Amino acid sequence: MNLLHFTKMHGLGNDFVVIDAIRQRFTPSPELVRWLADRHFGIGCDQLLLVEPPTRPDADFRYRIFNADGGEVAQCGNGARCFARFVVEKGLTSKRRLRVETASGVIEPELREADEVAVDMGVPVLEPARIPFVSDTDAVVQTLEVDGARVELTAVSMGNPHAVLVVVEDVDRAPVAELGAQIERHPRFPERVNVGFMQVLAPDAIRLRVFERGAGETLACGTGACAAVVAGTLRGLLRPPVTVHTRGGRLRIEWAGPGQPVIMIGPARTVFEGVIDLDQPRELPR
Ligand SMILES: N[C@H](CCC[C@H](N)C(=O)O)C(=O)O
Repeated sequence: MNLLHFTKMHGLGNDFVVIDAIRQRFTPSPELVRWLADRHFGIGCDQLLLVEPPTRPDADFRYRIFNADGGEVAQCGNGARCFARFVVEKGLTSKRRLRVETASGVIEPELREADEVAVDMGVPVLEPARIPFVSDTDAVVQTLEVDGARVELTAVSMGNPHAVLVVVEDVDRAPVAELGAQIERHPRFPERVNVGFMQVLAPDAIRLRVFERGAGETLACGTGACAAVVAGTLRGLLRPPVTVHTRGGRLRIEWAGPGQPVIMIGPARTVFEGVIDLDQPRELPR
């Protein structure tokens, strides 16, 4: 038996398997992550989060993120809130405000009262080459040819790439599964992309659905909420702070404008603890 201890958590229904890779050895591989993330043959989650010791002196922990498709990515907002709650609940730190190293830089989560966590998610990146997004302009509104149709979007990176579309009708009727999948793999996004569908309710309120890179539509996307508020503000549609209504609940996003960090505030919940034998046969859907 090779038992792995894990904690199942979620941020607004965006769910995670969280692994303490400080006090137990865990070596991720795309195949192992896909199996653990599988909702029928494994544990099931949108993303798998690793807690590791920092590799840089100015950070308390290293935070690694893997999508359900097995790919490692550089940022996850809902996961950052769960990460912070996890390390405090597990006694890995006595701090309430942390510096957490990710592949896209250091973020700063802070535990607040009840289950609320605030996270400084860093400064959004708008230059196409750094998103990355293939474009010969850095215009806020870009046009993408998708299956013969022209789609308008705003490209933003929160350490991970986002394409934000404004939908004028009820976002519940937006073609998230079909159009989201087409844009996710569009050649102008060489590292693929998370696709947000934003319905503006008021300058301080939106509804948002996100087709996530490597996971499909999730009930909420923290970096997607940050990217949507940045895009809506740059387009003159929003005035932060903004309440972001997702299918899993509400996030509050604060942003003082270009060059300033985006602050994301929302819940983080622990659902259950578990143990899984890594030596068992690892089956996956055919
Ligand atoms: N699918 C994302 C990672 C998870 C982001 C999301 N779960 C969040 O809360 O930010 C990507 O491939 O960049």
